Amino acid sequence: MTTSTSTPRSSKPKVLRVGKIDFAQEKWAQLAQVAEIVDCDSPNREQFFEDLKTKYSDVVSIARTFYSVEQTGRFDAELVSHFPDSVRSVSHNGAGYDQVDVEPLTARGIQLSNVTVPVEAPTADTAVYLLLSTLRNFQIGHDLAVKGQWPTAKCGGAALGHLPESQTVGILGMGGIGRAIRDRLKPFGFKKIIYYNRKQLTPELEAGADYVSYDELISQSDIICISIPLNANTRHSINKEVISKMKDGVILVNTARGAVINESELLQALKDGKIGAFGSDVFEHEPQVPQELLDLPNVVSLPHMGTHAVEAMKNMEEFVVDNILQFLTTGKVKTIVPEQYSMDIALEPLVKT
Ligand SMILES: NC(=O)c1ccc[n+]([C@@H]2O[C@H](COP(=O)([O-])OP(=O)(O)OC[C@H]3O[C@@H](n4cnc5c(N)ncnc54)[C@H](O)[C@@H]3O)[C@@H](O)[C@H]2O)c1
Repeated sequence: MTTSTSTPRSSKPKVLRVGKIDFAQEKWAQLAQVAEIVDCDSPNREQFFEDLKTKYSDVVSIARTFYSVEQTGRFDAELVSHFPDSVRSVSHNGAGYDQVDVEPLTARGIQLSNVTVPVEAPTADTAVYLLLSTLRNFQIGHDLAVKGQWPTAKCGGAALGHLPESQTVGILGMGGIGRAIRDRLKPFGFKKIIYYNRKQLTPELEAGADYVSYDELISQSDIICISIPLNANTRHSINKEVISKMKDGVILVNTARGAVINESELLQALKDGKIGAFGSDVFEHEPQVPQELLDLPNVVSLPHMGTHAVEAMKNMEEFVVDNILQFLTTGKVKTIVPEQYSMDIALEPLVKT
């Protein structure tokens, strides 16, 4: 009789980690007590497809980061078709999951989770910064000061801005971030805060913002804050035709995704003066952004810094692990994406608590 000296295969469910972890090492160590963590070292998409057949052939959950798209490409139908049958959940580290196609996952009964609460405050702070800067021409003043052209009447300063008391703010997309924007704007004393959402919220969730139709929001707002997800329905939904219905001199603030706006038509409207100012954290083809757009004095731009803070990054990374832990222990991820709310999920927990 021979005795085997080889290490026994782990009986723990396997979790594939795609992309780098910077802050949540402790939380991942907690997950490692109940799951085997496999780091994705596939250098490119083609090799990833190969590795899914071999060394990742029995993973049950996949965690992915926003920047891992540079390694594997989008999680689209082609990529999902290479998943082994063992995959039951994908946890994306971000609120916006436009890098992942939901439909092919749903077709295979694979749950998709995103990051919700941890992004709301930091992204809403970013929207408020962009809004105040565009409303008061702060960046124009800053740029003049840096150039040594202190903005007095004598040397020609920034045009006068406006105060909140005269301004109606329209929030397009009243989800977690939209509501956090509203909460931050209320103390400033805006004339009115209106919103449009796929569904009207309950009065408790509306918390003083008035629900209006899409057309009303577009035509009545002095400032429009965009906080809707990017998907096939919303791509280029802010276009020439919609812009033409906005107030002359309207301010647009975008912390959602660049491609919600048709960027070339936006540029033209900014040059024509139809749009008074644009404050944006996101651009259609980022990191490629037309220099002409960035150079306009009435454009305040940030290179996608909505959650660019140590605490936000840590909270987001930990939230991904929470989703995986909940999936393993209950059979259901913690924050399934809205498209899958009605998906039939009847999975046995893979880990006993
Ligand atoms: N700039 C950043 O760093 C950053 C950070 C986090 C999120 N985001 C972006 O912000 C978006 C919103 O995030 P969230 O956490 O508020 O998401 P959320 O799902 O909580 O809210 C989105 C809201 O938009 C509504 N909606 C969807 N489609 C709509 C449509 N066509 N018209 C009107 N309303 C519509 C939904 O009903 C929902 O209430 C994300 O999808 C993401 O792309 C950007």
